[in-house]
Amino acid sequence: MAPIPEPFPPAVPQSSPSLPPKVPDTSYPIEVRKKLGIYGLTPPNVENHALQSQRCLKQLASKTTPIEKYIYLSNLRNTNTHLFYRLVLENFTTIAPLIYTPVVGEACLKWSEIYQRPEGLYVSYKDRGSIIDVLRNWPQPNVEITVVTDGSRILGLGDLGINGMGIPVGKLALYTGCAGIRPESTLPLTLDLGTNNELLLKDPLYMGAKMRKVSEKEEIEFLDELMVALNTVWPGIVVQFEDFKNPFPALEKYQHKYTCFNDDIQGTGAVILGGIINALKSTDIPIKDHRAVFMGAGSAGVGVAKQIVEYFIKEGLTEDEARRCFWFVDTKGLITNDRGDKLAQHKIYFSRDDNKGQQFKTLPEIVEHVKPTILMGLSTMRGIFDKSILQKMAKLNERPIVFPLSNPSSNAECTFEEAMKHTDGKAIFASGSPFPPYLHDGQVMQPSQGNNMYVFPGIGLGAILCKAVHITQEMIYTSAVALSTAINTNEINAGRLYPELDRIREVSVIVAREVIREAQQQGLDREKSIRNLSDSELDAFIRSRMYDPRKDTGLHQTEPSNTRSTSSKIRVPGSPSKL
Ligand SMILES: NC(=O)C1=CN([C@@H]2O[C@H](COP(=O)(O)OP(=O)(O)OC[C@H]3O[C@@H](n4cnc5c(N)ncnc54)[C@H](O)[C@@H]3O)[C@@H](O)[C@H]2O)C=CC1
Ligand SMILES: CC(=O)C(=O)O
Ligand SMILES: [Mg+2]
Repeated sequence: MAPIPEPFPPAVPQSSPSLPPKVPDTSYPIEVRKKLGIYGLTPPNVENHALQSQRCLKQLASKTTPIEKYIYLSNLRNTNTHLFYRLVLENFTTIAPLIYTPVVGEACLKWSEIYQRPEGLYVSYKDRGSIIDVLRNWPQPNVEITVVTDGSRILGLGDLGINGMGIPVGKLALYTGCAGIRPESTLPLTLDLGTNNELLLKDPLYMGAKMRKVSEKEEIEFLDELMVALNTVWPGIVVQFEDFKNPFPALEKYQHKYTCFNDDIQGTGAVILGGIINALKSTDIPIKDHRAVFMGAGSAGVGVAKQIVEYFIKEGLTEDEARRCFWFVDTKGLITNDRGDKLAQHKIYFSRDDNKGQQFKTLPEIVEHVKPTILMGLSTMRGIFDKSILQKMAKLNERPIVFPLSNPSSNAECTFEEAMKHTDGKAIFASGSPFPPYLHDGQVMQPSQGNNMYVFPGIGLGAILCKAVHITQEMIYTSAVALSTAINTNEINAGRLYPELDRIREVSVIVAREVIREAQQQGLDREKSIRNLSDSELDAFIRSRMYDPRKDTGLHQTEPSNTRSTSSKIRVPGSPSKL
């Protein structure tokens, strides 16, 4: 008989330090169970993965509400990580909305009610001066990537304080699901810097500090310490900033100093540019004649428009011509130079000077004035693209481009059904959260989902694998172009703007490859050994570094590693395991 292997527990309990190290798994052979000392702790049968998944799907189906499904999946992730990720990979389209938008929105709203375990690391304002000590309490030694939020703008749901933890948890689950970053290399991180949400401040169950949000200056001083501490404990860690109410100062300050990016500004910008490149191909309008109305002038809106400006410039427009293709709307109406209020810094670039003293307050007025070809929603305003606006878009355009991108679904500017109904099926559509297909004129119309999940996993994976010094604007732009090329003919013929979600791992390989190439071009790659690989060799390298829960059953020992370790830590799939 072959020697009994040294098994590794199936789920590295990345967010549950208290879990016993030996998790009974019904797929473990009898000898392994005996060796682990868990024989008898599971029912006797040795099951294959298909059977395990079948049971999970049955249990999932038995939960009647989305939040119950979320809690079920969260428990599974924490008790049998490999099984959870197998389920995610094999049923991505069904499961992504349950662990990410829209259901993660509900989970964040109820976080302090549904709380069962930490899920990630919480660092509080009172920890300043000793943030590093809190980070050192994290039980996983080889963290390569973190998603960090202060909870101040969670999706379109506003300031949720530490209840925002669902977002880092959900985004990092997608890093593993979509890009194969090992679960134990990820750190969900939530900063408790206070909250201005009155309901939470009064809620006895709220688990964050009952204090108002600290000032911008105090926040940035806190972040300064955090960034140093993160890079001391895990040198070169990739940091993704997520759902900060005002994310601009941190991005400006850290992007040339650390390996970091802001997903809402840059990831969203890239994913929407990728979709717009494909959408523009479906209209016969020359780029210079496009007019885009952006409902919502926050981090996402401005991030998206800036990426598109860059594309328009590369397509031959001057910067001024490109910038003038955009009209931004905020709570006060069309953003103009002479509106009479002091514009936030990030709004100035796109403010209009050609309104001849006229101020336009409402969307119908603005649509009438601009006659847009493109309508973008990043406003959090459910239903603001109403019947009359959509009808107007259809009247103005053969193929109106309508992107209601606010999350979760309950905040979408319009639904897919509304867009199809009121434009008579003409709209070129992408939404931030998923919508079901719609039967229009006997034809099943497929919505596209313009969500940053198409790029952030590949950006992070690329940055980790080439050990990027920084994540530059060029790398972000490249990820958008890479995404636009990842779509195949069948998907284009089906009217999609993005690849089907069940191909997300392939997409992440393409995005990661191009991000690595750009880093190499800019001399920002520290991993020189992959410089001379051809594209196909690089793709093979990337794939070989992706955690695959279908092959990795936990019954192997991961190699020890230290800093920037994905490459050394991940077992090459197909290589002999210790089993
Ligand atoms: N599809 C995707 O991948 C992404 C979607 N988003 C979504 O975009 C939305 C906005 O996110 P951020 O820009 O980061 O938030 P933000 O808070 O920075 O900006 C929101 C903007 O909407 C405007 N706004 C709010 N109410 C309005 C009203 N009644 N009329 C006109 N404008 C109004 C505000 O003035 C502000 O300019 C959120 O719902 C978020 O979930 C954000 C990132 C990625
Ligand atoms: C998707 C995302 O990042 C957001 O809605 O904020
Ligand atoms: Mg976000």
